[in-house]
Amino acid sequence: MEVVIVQDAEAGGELIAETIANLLRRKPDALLGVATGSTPLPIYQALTAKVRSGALDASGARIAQLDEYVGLPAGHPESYRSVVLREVVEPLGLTEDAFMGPDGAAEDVQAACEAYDLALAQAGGVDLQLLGIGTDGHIGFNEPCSSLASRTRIKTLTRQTREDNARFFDSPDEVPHHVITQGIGTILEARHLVLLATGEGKAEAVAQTVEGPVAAVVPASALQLHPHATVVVDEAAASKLKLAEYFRATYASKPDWQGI
Ligand SMILES: N[C@@H]1[C@@H](O)[C@H](O)[C@@H](COP(=O)(O)O)O[C@@H]1O
Repeated sequence: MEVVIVQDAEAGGELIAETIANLLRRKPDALLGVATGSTPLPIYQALTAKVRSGALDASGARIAQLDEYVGLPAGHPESYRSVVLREVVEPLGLTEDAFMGPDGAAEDVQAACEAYDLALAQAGGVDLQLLGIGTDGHIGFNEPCSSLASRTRIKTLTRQTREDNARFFDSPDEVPHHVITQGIGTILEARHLVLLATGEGKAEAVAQTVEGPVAAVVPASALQLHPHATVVVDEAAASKLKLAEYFRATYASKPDWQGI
């Protein structure tokens, strides 16, 4: 696992956007797994700026969703499908044809989950999966004690996660209790995992993810099992890392061309 400490969220967004841009220059039809929440927005803004300035042609990119609420009415502005279309697909000048996600309104949720895992595999697998992290260490919506081998499936949100996400809804009661999420085993199949965490509220979860044992109670710690995982954190989110100085020195000594 590589840990990169950046000054702030904007610098993290720029670094990861450049990584994605380099991937798309090598592989124009790369499949990008995208996360929702507030944290990745600087990545999408930086990537959009590159496309609009002509520095990047993202017209061949394909976008895959990480997770979804169950039970929101079709077209709800806070369904993750709506969020990804609004924050990623449209700004990059892509159409819905370039987008894939699980069906949160399916009658048979389990079948929809299995269909999504199959669709990801048939699309050639995710090239780069962006991840945020919940305050409880979740990735996607894999709450604590999710199996590290889990596949895409339905999960029940913890009270903490529903409270954390209530800011996106008119009332806390509107936050769904159930979600579909790529499983941890599914996420680990992506070729490169890039987790961005910013702000002091994520410092404890980051410390446990990076320096704690691999444990289902901290789902993000599963990144330690992946051969190419990068954790990008701002100074605030890095504030509880015992090895921060080592991570800084390691990254500073890395040749530019290596990227993340
Ligand atoms: N399912 C999403 C996660 O993918 C995201 O990482 C997390 C953190 O969100 P934020 O970046 O807003 O803190 O929120 C939700 O639970």
